[in-house]
Amino acid sequence: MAPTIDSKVPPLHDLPTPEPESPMRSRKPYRFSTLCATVENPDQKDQYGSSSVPIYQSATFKGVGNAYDYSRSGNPTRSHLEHHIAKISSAAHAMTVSSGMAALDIILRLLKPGDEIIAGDDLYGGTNRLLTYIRAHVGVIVHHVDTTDPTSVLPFIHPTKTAMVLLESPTNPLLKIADIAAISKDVKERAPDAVIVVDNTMMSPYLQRPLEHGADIVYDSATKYLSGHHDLMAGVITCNRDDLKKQMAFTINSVGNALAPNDCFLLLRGTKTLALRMDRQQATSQLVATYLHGLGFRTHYPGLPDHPGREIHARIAAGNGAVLSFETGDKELSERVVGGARLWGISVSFGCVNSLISMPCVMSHASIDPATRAARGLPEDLIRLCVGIEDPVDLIDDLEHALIDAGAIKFDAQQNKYTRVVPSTNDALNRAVEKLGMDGPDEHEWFVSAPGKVILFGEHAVVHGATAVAASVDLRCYGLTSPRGDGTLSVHFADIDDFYHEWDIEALPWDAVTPLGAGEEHPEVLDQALIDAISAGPLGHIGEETKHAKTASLAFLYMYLMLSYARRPSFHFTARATLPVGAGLGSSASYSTCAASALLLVNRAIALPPPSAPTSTGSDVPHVHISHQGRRFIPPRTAEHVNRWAFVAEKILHGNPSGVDNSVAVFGGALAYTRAGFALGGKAGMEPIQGFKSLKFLLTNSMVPRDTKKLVAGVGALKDSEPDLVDGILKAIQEISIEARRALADPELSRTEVLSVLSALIDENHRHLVTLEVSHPTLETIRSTTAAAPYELSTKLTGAGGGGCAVTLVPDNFRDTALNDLMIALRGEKFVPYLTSVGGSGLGVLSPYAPPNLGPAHDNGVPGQVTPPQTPNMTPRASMGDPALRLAFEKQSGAQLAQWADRLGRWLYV
Ligand SMILES: Nc1ncnc2c1ncn2[C@@H]1O[C@H](COP(=O)(O)OP(=O)(O)O)[C@@H](O)[C@H]1O
Ligand SMILES: C[C@@](O)(CCOP(=O)(O)O)CC(=O)O
Repeated sequence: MAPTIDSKVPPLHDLPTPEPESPMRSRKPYRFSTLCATVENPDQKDQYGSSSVPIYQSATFKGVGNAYDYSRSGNPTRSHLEHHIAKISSAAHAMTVSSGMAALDIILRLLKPGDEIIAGDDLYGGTNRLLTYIRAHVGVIVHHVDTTDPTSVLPFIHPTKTAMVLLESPTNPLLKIADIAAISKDVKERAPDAVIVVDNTMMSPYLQRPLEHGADIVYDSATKYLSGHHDLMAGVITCNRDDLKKQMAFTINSVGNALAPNDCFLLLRGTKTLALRMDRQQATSQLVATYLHGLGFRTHYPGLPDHPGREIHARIAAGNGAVLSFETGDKELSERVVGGARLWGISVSFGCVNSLISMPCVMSHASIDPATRAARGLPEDLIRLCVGIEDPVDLIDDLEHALIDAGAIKFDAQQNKYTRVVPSTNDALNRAVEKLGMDGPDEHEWFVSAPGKVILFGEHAVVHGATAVAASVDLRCYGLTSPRGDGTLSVHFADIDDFYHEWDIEALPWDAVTPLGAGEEHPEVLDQALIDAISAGPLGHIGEETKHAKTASLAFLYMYLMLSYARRPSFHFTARATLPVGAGLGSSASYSTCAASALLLVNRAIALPPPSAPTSTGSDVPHVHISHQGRRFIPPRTAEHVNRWAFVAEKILHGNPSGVDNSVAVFGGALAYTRAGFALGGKAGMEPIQGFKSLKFLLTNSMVPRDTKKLVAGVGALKDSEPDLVDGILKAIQEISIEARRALADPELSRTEVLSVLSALIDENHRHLVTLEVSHPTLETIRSTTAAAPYELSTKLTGAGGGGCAVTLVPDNFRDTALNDLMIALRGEKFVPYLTSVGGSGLGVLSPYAPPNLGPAHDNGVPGQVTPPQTPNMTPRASMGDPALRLAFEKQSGAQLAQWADRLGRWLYV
């Protein structure tokens, strides 16, 4: 067990020669551990010769014009510490602040709005969070790239705009290596003013000194190895450039986050043993990594012979550090291992003298959503070990006990040693199935669908903060992505003039995109510059005669450019609906939901969870169980993510949507929806409504085309010109929604009473909409036809009005013959009635866990039965990437579409 750093071998880089130089013979520079242990500052001799630096626990210093006046600006204990840190880092300057994140904050304040940063895509979560913040609040543009491949940085370097490059190596917890030297060189050649910043926390100045490899600024969370005892929080910044030091010192003094005297003392004490601790910790890490690797676990540690970045790391660093990670092959198994350890403490952070064990996906990285974790290749079963200074024999023994107790290893009598137990086929199969969602989307045909909606109460008023009562209808939009792989992106909107268009992906206006950081959400406001660039570029030559398809394309391309910035997949997207388009039934929201979910799936920004474990059915093929007929399979968090993007598309299509339509399209069911930030009373958000599903509605399409955007804008204009009138109506509509919900929830009311309350409210709500000037003569005709004897039903416009659809409540005891007659009467007036059920499922995705059943000509599955890949090693893509689905989808007749889609396989719903 030879330590990687041999104390007899001189360190990688020369350190200052001891002063004064002996006149007798020249002296060799002190080695690192000597420098660590020797805290001496010739400029700051202690008056009593104290061997330990005193703590100047004083906020102020008396006198004028002295070296110190106020501890925010300077403190003698801190000066000692900073001198010491600069010395052991071979740096001209060191500054110490209250945490590692505070250090990064100081560094990021070198930037100004419009500057661009290139950063890794596998950064520490806290770094990511701060970058997201400055992106939103400072207007700095952040490009996340895979820094393990230096060439991936090149396309993002701009000679003047690139202001900073932020690197970590090795990364935490996957121990990926970035070639700091090569990247620094490439950046300096192309953008000489860019500042290269390295987070060196995983290595400490003992093992890696990035300033010597081209970095301009290095920072460490000194909470970790530098202090070593998990008894303080601190951050250090080192650099050689005087100008950078001056700017950062100015910010530290201005904001007042310099390290407090007591913590300076503790950190100074900790650094004295840095080399000693690190030698022991990394020597044990090598043993532990070799042990796990030998058992057959996939182990990540740069000291292992098969580590992909090993050579680069060896060139830049002088040791492999004391953090490693390994995979057991099964998340639950990993949880058992972690739970079974005694000596290894379950905790976040690292660098302490005590050994720690954790599962990043459950702990330190749990704030990153599972899809993003998966997209970054962070295995859910990963266990991270942070090795301390305990006896290596005890540490390995404790780990071995935990592995045995968890069932991860067992004794093999033949080989006379412990060997890894490969998780059962079921576990492995689950993982293979899980991977399918993440690994193969480019080659997979994703088929999604989302319902339209009917608003029973509150349309228009919901835009201005009132609550709307709405439910999904059984008419849906369907969206299908099919791989192309030819550098082209294409769309086909079958319902809008059969519009087909394709674009060369590289020719899209990528320059106009401000990519979102990992895990970052789209801002509230659309990026108008991007909309302008798309409208002038890829859509510039599309005429106004196809303006509806043009807007649908705009929404699609906008989301593609934002979501596909890093991957740029080439595929085709077809949208088709059984819903009437532009008739007030939320076709735009169901289209937006399909486009958003399809783009998120293709770009791996969302993933479907694996189905529960397959069980043996006695046949050779195990069957995956999906409960609830596929309902509630898509988790709420994923649904919310889709909903946010569907809302982005709705904003492009509608200008100022309330969000009710897309929320119903995604979540399905019946909802009371109140827009955030506008609420007239009560709280914003959405609540499911019970008692809605059994209601029967007749929808009648007036066949008068209208434009939601214009109608919503018209009500907005009326609100501006006649605020009292409109405010009164908004309040009245809010009361109607409250009353309707109360009636639906009231156990004292009989069914007949509920229906009669709702009918009265329908009439009342319609009258208010007439005052808001959004009715239409045809809607009034539908109202009078349905209200006339013998029908006597209540009807109101639904959606934006101005034409489009009307909704009529049909009581339970309304006879079928009467309904039939009414529909004939409406058809006679050239209207199109639909009987619809409400409250069905929201967003659905055709299960990717079985090939679609395309009928006898494609004998590849049994409808309704989910058949997982037969062995974990099978590449499911092979059976999935068949664009046959596209051909079949496009040729279905409108009348057959819903049934055909249903029979394709198992649909997984929100
Ligand atoms: N199936 C579809 N395919 C493509 N775009 C669609 C589809 N359905 C709706 N859209 C888009 O939404 C617009 C209709 O929005 P809107 O006027 O609000 O009607 P609705 O009341 O049905 O939501 C269309 O002009 C088109 O841009
Ligand atoms: C008028 C409004 O309340 C509903 C619009 O529905 P539709 O687009 O007409 O289906 C607008 C909105 O809520 O965004």
